[in-house]
Amino acid sequence: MAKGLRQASEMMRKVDLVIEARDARVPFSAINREFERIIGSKPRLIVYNKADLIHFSAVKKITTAFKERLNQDVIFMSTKKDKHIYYFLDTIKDMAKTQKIPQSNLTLMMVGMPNVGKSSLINSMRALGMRRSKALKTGANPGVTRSIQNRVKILQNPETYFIDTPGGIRDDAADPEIMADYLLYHTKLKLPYATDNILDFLTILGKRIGALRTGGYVDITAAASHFIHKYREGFFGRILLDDVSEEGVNRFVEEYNAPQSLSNRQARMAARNNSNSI
Ligand SMILES: Nc1nc2c(ncn2[C@@H]2O[C@H](COP(=O)(O)OP(=O)(O)OP(=O)(O)O)[C@@H](O)[C@H]2O)c(=O)[nH]1
Repeated sequence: MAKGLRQASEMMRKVDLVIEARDARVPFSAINREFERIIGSKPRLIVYNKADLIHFSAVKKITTAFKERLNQDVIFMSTKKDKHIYYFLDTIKDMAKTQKIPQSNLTLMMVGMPNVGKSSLINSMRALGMRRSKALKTGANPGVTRSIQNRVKILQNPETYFIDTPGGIRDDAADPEIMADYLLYHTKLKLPYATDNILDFLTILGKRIGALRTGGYVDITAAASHFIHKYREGFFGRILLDDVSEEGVNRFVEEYNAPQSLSNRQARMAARNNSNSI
């Protein structure tokens, strides 16, 4: 993660407009404030992808919360819908005009957590913008967008390029069983067997999918990874994991506006500055 963020930060100088991609199913809890620090004062467009996996009524609530409470414009889309991609391309063109970005050689950068659909977004934009085929590999497993890729042209007029970046947390950063427990709790899945105990659930699931170790023991981690994978693919249908009620929005805004704790690097720099000034 740190390496990806550092690379993104170094490339920021060459970038005219940053697209911050987020997952519509976790509109509040998956915001990575580190991206904001890196983006700084560059023009930014926040896009919530996978909007097809939440209900439209939630889209309105979230958009209103961001506009009215944080004065931020966010757009929702799905890479599976061509009309969303066209709208997105138009929004980029409009932003370039209003931000007075030179209209030739427009350079965009996409940042976002793993698996939010960054590569899919770029591929769809390129496919429709240039009427060309796939440029970047996509996948249901996070981490496919691993290294800084070459520029990808997505529009001829104005000539527009994307620099694709990593900047995500690998899956192994989070314990699959803890993630699965969180998902099971929030998704309130209607399970064919009565349990809300994560271990019972994963044991039954592991047996069903044949995730067994020698001796016939269920591989709980493999079962948890399978469950998370299915969730990412949208297998459980439309699921919003954050609370977007009035109280939920209030809590989110309060946390968002609270002073940010320093990153390790910033803390080291602050300590060094303090010791220099003594
Ligand atoms: N339902 C749905 N799935 C999507 C959408 N966009 C992308 N996906 C799926 O999400 C998964 C991840 O997409 P990628 O484009 O590889 O995501 P990424 O952000 O580039 O992933 P990393 O390489 O991990 O950084 C794939 O299985 C896509 O098919 C969308 O709008 N709706």
